[in-house]
Amino acid sequence: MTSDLAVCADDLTKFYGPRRGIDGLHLQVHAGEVMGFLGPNGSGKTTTIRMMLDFLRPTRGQATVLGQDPRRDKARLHRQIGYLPGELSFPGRDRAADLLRFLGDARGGVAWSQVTELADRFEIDLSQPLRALSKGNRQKVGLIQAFMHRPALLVLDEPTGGLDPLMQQEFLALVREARADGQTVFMSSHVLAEVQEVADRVAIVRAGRLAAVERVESLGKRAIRAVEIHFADPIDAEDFSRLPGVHEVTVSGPVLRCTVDGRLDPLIKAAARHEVVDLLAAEPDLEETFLSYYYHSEGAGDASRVGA
Ligand SMILES: Nc1ncnc2c1ncn2[C@@H]1O[C@H](COP(=O)(O)OP(=O)(O)OP(=O)(O)O)[C@@H](O)[C@H]1O
Repeated sequence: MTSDLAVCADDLTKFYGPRRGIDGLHLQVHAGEVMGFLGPNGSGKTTTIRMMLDFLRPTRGQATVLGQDPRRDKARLHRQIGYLPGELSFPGRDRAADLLRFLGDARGGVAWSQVTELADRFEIDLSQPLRALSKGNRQKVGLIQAFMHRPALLVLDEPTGGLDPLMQQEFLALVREARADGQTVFMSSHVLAEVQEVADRVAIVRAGRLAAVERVESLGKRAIRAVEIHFADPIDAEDFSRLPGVHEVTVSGPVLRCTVDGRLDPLIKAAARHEVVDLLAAEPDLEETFLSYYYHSEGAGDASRVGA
């Protein structure tokens, strides 16, 4: 563990009896980066996060967070972290403001102006009783308490749940500012689009295993794109259906339609054996690429897909 790592998961594993939560997770989050932790429901994101904070003990392996073992001085570590749980449950204090004052005092060093500034940005009235808050407003209070002490590390489990699009943008702006201030952000989500806007890298988990770690921009390079080629004469689908990375080939007369996963080169070389009239290649669809990590090559941990 070196000091430029905010989080280091080493073979981090949790089984709930025979049920797999997360299995053999090796993951490093660099200090100062925004990492999106993506995966479908039940893929192990919350389990991982709860072990990072020592709310759950690993079956095997360990996590090092801000250079510390979370099992050691948990209270000290938690003061350096802003944590938004996936399921928010507030203790029975009266108003949102009371809860935030209580948490601010417990952590120390929280300027009340910082709280009110966040409340203004999220357009929430903190004098409301906690029990009367809507889901979105509860989420805002959760986000305010995570950000208010400007922690070195923000660990956010599904941070945009319940927020309307305008507030989601406000949240993303806060994440950008946090990174500009040198804070590290680790945020889970099952939606690529929101993470893609702010993350430096994404880690994708599926069925309790790490499927890929990618820089957001290289996700684009591997992306799936739709291609349409118009030839001068009718062509045979057989000439194209077995090319590497080429899928969903359909031919109608002289027009070929397919999707290409990764490099276009094999398709272009095969097409060049015929007279090409026109070629249309759609912009890579990151969402589709992301879903392919979810649903393709089931089974193994897909070590071949694990990148930097
Ligand atoms: N307390 C528990 N007891 C038994 N199984 C559990 C428990 N908590 C989680 N699991 C199982 O572990 C797996 C991973 O769950 P986890 O909540 O970590 O996933 P997740 O990616 O956070 O999902 P979501 O997006 O739905 O919150 C799931 O199969 C889940 O059913």
